[in-house]
Amino acid sequence: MASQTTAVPLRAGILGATGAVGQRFITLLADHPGFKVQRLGASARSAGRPYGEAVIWRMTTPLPEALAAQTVVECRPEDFDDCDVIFSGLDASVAGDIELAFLAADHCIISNAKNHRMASDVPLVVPTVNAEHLHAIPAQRLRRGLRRGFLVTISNCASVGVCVAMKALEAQHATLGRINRVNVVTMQAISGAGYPGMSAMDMLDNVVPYIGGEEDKLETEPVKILGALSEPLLLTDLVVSATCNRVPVIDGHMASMSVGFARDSTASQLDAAAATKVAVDAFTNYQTLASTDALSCASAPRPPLHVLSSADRPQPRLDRDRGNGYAVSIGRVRPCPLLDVKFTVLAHNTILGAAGSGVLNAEIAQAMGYLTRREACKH
Ligand SMILES: NC(=O)C1=CN([C@@H]2O[C@H](COP(=O)(O)OP(=O)(O)OC[C@H]3O[C@@H](n4cnc5c(N)ncnc54)[C@H](OP(=O)(O)O)[C@@H]3O)[C@@H](O)[C@H]2O)C=CC1
Ligand SMILES: N[C@@H](CC(=O)OP(=O)(O)O)C(=O)O
Repeated sequence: MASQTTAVPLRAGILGATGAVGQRFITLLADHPGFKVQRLGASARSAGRPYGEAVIWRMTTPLPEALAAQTVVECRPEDFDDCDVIFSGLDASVAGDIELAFLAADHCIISNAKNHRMASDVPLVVPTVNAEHLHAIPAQRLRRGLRRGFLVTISNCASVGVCVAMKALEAQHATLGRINRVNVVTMQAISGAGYPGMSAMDMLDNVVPYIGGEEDKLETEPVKILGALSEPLLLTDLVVSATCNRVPVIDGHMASMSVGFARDSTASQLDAAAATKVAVDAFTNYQTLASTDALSCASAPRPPLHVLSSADRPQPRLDRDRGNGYAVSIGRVRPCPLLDVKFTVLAHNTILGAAGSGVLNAEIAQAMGYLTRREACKH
């Protein structure tokens, strides 16, 4: 496998560059050794204006000067012909059609939007969970008549931490049994709703027990992410019950999870304390392809999962930036009287939950040989 860092960085286009996810892409790519921001796309409202004027910059690091001066373009494939990879942070109301137009023009697209996540030939990849699903790219190219392009999607931001935890437990399935039931209650940050998102009057001194469409995604996406790679991508027998809440936190989605293992497995032989100990070991020892030296991905978190022993952790403000926002934190691992084991998980929703997964997926796709310079692909 090739190293992801090339002498000449790959040129990146960002669709939805003015949004919460688009801004995060810009910060993550600012000093990236393997990618350079080439083109910034947004709606007709922003197009034609310098990015620094079109955007309401909400990142805590300064907007790079060269990008502030760059003119925003509309999201048309022909305006991105000099880009090797396209990162999409488009609003879901327009992402579906725009991304298909880019795919038809043989672009390599990595999307945060929900529109194509469940299509059978589209990999839905949490890079620290199921990077091997990127090997579905050749079948997708064949099916869609693409030469170098592909469409890869990133999961819902609340699903990432949940999936990392489940994948770690699955690594111990010979002892614990297969996960077959999960109850998850999320506490999701305000930035998940984009900028400006919900009003301060709605969010301060409050918790909102509803996020439109979120519970459906949390109940379906992990089933695909944890499924086996095949054509089409196979689903597992997992059942997830989700309840989603919006809480007054800026960044960092937290989730309380209870997990049950298949009754006919060896897990039923373990008492609750023993199963909990195996779960802690599984979390502590979790390794992922992206974090191995074999791929040498610049953004891969090492370790990908932090197990916190303090009784009051993880907390969004204190723990969301672990691994530069690419690592997941888990704490309060304990027996569950209803299912088997319960715990609390935290992931940064706009880094591992969105733009960061986009960047890391691109690094992995490049290391696997699926993402190359546009002119390097001989037709
Ligand atoms: N925020 C998060 O934590 C996560 C978000 N996502 C997903 O990522 C995507 C972006 O989310 P987020 O950044 O929060 O959203 P924002 O609302 O903050 O940004 C949306 C972006 O889409 C652009 N846009 C809107 N309409 C058009 C159009 N007709 N043509 C071209 N561009 C358009 C906007 O440009 P303009 O400024 O010109 O209007 C803006 O750049 C969404 O699909 C979201 O569901 C996924 C995971 C997590
Ligand atoms: N709905 C998520 C963010 C998001 O946009 O997710 P998705 O891309 O799955 O629609 C949140 O509010 O936190």
